[in-house]
Amino acid sequence: MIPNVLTVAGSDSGGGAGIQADLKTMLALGVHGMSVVTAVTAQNSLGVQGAWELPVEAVRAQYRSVVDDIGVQAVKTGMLASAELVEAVAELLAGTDAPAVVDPVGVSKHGDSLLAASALDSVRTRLLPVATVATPNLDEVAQLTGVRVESEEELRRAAAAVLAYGPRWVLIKGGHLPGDAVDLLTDGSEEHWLRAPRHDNRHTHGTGCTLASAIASGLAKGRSVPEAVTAAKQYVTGAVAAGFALGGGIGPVDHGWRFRAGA
Ligand SMILES: Nc1ncnc2c1ncn2[C@@H]1O[C@H](COP(=O)(O)OP(=O)(O)O)[C@@H](O)[C@H]1O
Ligand SMILES: Cc1ncc(COP(=O)(O)O)c(N)n1
Repeated sequence: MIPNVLTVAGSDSGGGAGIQADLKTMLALGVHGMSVVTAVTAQNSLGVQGAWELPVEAVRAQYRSVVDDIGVQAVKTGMLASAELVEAVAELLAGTDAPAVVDPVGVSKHGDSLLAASALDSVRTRLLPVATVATPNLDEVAQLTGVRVESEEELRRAAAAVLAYGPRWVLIKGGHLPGDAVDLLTDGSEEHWLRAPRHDNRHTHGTGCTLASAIASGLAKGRSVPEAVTAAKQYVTGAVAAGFALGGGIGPVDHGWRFRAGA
């Protein structure tokens, strides 16, 4: 049986991040991908030119359509735009018997805001507590907890600050630090350091979405959180290495790198 994975996220018209990255990742990793669109962005390699959120009833209806008939073995969340959508999605996740990977998307690579400042408190108190794994990057850690990470050793402090909000596991992504691309996965008792060589490639649009969807795909296949995160890190590292130029700015990671490598 092919496991079903649902992404609840925003659309990226440029195809590199958001729903589009999530569904490509799911195809590449052999699961059936499904989507609940929360917002539509007009976006390309240069930035986000516009964003429109969907009404909360439209988000709830999409979710119910998928979960009530088809069923899900894992859910991933990305751009949720507003406090109202964050709270509605948190409530839907709480009523779903499947692991949830929460990527608390705050700001795009170009610095465009994808989450209202007024939604941060709902992310802390409603969304993070229902996450099986939360995957903030360093900017999101700073926004949510006030902890600023400038070195690998400080990843531990960041992880503790996010875990205090109640996710079972946290993966702090150190992709924005200099040196190796090091992430820290912990549940407060076990620690797993995931280290990969930094690829000197500016075409990294979609890294966070791709990693979170790959984790959800692994969980849907029945892997443990550390196994799913380890496999997801290998997949995103290959996708960054194969990232390619598109448009005049930051191109996407290559979701199909394993097909192209013939592996
Ligand atoms: N240049 C790079 N080379 C290799 N891995 C990278 C690079 N940039 C980011 N990563 C990895 O990609 C994943 C996503 O991290 P990050 O870019 O920090 O997230 P986000 O897209 O949410 O900002 C992490 O596993 C990170 O270590
Ligand atoms: C609709 C949407 N969702 C998420 C991101 C973040 O992208 P990244 O994975 O590069 O942090 C984005 N740029 N657009």
